[in-house]
Amino acid sequence: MSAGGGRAPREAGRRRVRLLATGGTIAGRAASGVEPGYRSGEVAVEALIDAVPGLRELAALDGEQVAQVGSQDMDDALWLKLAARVQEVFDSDAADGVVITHGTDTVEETGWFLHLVVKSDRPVVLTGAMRPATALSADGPLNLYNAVAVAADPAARGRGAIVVLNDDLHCARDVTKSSTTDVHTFISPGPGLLGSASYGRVRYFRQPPHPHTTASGFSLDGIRQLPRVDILYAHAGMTADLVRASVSLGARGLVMAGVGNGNMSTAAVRALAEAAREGVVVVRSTRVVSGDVGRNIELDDDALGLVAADQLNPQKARVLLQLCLARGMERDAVQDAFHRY
Ligand SMILES: NC(=O)CC[C@H](N)C(=O)O
Repeated sequence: MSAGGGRAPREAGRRRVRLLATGGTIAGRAASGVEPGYRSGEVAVEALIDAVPGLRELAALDGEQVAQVGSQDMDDALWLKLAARVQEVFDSDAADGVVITHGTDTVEETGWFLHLVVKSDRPVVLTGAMRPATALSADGPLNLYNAVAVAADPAARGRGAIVVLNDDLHCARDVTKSSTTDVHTFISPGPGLLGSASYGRVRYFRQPPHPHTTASGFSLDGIRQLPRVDILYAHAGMTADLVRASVSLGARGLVMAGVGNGNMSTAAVRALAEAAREGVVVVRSTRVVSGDVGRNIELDDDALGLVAADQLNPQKARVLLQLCLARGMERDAVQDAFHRY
């Protein structure tokens, strides 16, 4: 193992897995095993690996600290850095798969970004923990064990970015965090699980049907930064104020976390239609945890110039819209992308 990104030795028949650590609760430290308060991202990647018995028997491992943050501090720049690192690791044939340790708050967004931009069939696996490394019954070690098993598994190739926690494998497109504290926090509403892992024995239930990685039309090529896209949360009595504020602050895209099937107050609808006329791309998603947002259901998207998010929740819709806008796509092409991806 080398902390500086050196290569794990190639041994006949042994898979090589690179761990890219970014922080989160899996690397969190508390004052005691039963202390609810803790600090994310304190334990270094070497210590994470050493804490898991048998991990090095699964694959030839090396580790690299890419960041050390709570994932509430993940941002566009870190996504671009992480994605570029994953791409370099694969392009230089330094590993057969990568495992990214990550905070659980935004792992669904990072995973989705990688699912769309990484150009490789090799497994990109993201994992984390709900309990800090120092907790009683910490969940991180087994999550990491299962994540390395998936990254080292030839059958994981071609399935895009996979989020592994609590014995479940989720497609990065579908997964979302559903509980603030429960170890069984991740769910994939609608499409369901991608597979399962039991002490490193991995099974797959399905292939992700939507284009990703090598089949995706998105990549890092020419992208130095991502355009500003804001998410606005709809509620009873919503006014137009925040829509107007976002537009005047320079948002190039807006995602509505709408009520129900992507609805919002009449005042908000009017402001969004005005924003769309000014060239801002507006996507209607929903604050509801499951179900699609379809076109022209209660609102006339055609007349208002709006895009329906289809199956993507607001935070996933934001990532896709950023990538679409970075490629210069206009409204109709953006709607096609939301149906396709
Ligand atoms: N369970 C967690 O990982 C949450 C810790 C922290 N907020 C993060 O996302 O990194």
